[in-house]
Amino acid sequence: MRITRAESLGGRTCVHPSTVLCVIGTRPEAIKMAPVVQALRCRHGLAVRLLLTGQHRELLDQALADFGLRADLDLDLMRPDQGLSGLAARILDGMDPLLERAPPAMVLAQGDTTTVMATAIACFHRRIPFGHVEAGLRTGDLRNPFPEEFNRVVAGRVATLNFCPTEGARQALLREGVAPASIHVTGNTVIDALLDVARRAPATLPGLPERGRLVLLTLHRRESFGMPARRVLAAVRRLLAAVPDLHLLCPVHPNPRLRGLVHAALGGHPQVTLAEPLGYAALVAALRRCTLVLTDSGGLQEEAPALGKPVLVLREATERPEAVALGVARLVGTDPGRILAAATELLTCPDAYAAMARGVSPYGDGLAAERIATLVARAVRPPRPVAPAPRQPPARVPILLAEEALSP
Ligand SMILES: CC(=O)N[C@@H]1[C@@H](OP(=O)(O)OP(=O)(O)OC[C@H]2O[C@@H](n3ccc(=O)[nH]c3=O)[C@H](O)[C@@H]2O)O[C@H](CO)[C@@H](O)[C@@H]1O
Repeated sequence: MRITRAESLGGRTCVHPSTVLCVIGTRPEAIKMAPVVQALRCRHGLAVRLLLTGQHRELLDQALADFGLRADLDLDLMRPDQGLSGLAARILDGMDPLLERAPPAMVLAQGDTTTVMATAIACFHRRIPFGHVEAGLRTGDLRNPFPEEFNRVVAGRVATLNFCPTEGARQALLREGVAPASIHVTGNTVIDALLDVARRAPATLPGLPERGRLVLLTLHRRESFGMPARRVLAAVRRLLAAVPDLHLLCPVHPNPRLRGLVHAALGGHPQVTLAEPLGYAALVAALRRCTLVLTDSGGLQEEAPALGKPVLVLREATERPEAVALGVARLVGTDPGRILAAATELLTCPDAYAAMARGVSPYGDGLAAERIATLVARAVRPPRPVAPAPRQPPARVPILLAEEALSP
């Protein structure tokens, strides 16, 4: 265990009664939890602690640095070739003594990783309120995506507060019998992170052609390992041959099961830049610069539409149907013919492109973290009963005009 700032979450006797413990294990959790941690830290009277499981080490550290977040405690649990059960067991084992010694008023975790599932169970065992950020995403197939669908079902069942990004996610929880009072539609905190970072993202990216069309490709999901990734990469090579002025940027995920495949298929290609994983500001700059996104990532399905970039989703199912329904994302799977046809259409037909590049986001307005912080503060510090006020003449309620609300 790496102790980074505090010696523990607090001794049994001195723990702050309004401590909120935020738990993070991977890069996307750091990106999506950063706005929540920042919003909670601005609330008076809350003590906010950050606990890392270290499920994915390198990418997690990079993302934390991007948002200036420092952990209070780091379980540092990543092992080479780690299995899901071993990881879950280590998280439960590592977290339980912390929760026993200094029970926080609430624990928050984001998304659908093993970190989230194990954190929810650890809280359940210790009867500590658990809040789930990005609750209610479902494909409806417990084994796809694996293991994430299972992880989020567990988290949603245990949570006393479920923060849903969309109304569709709320409905999914209601269908599963989750208590309606626990569910709140807040938007997705990734839009908060994106808008914040877009303001300070670099305008250009070194090493890329300054002009011309750019495709951003990311691949990292377990479902993509092996043949699906080979098929995607074959489609990409055909696309580059069909559109000679096209350049491709692919930040290569460190997982060796994908890295070798990507380098074998695209390494040395004159139209391709293979990069190390990008810091978040560079990733946002790449998103702004690109024409089209090809990805199996969850987060990029949310970010790209918000910046007006069409996304072709390299998966057979998505838990984010809203962007597909709005027509700003398309589910193309991993069939090379389908990927090639969809990408070529977008790159050769301006009307088809304009129909997808609308710059509308079904995932939020950038205020999700503020809403979550308000709900958490209310749950952790319930409002004190107010003594009846002395009788006074009725006050005039000021009317806020729309222009006033919108003015800076
Ligand atoms: C099944 C599923 O969909 N599960 C998701 C999974 O996350 P994911 O699929 O979105 O994971 P990645 O693709 O690894 O990360 C994406 C983030 O990383 C940024 N990025 C990317 C490349 C790069 O070079 N530099 C970067 O900065 C990128 O912009 C984006 O924000 O877990 C999350 C947490 O629980 C869940 O929320 C989420 O449902």
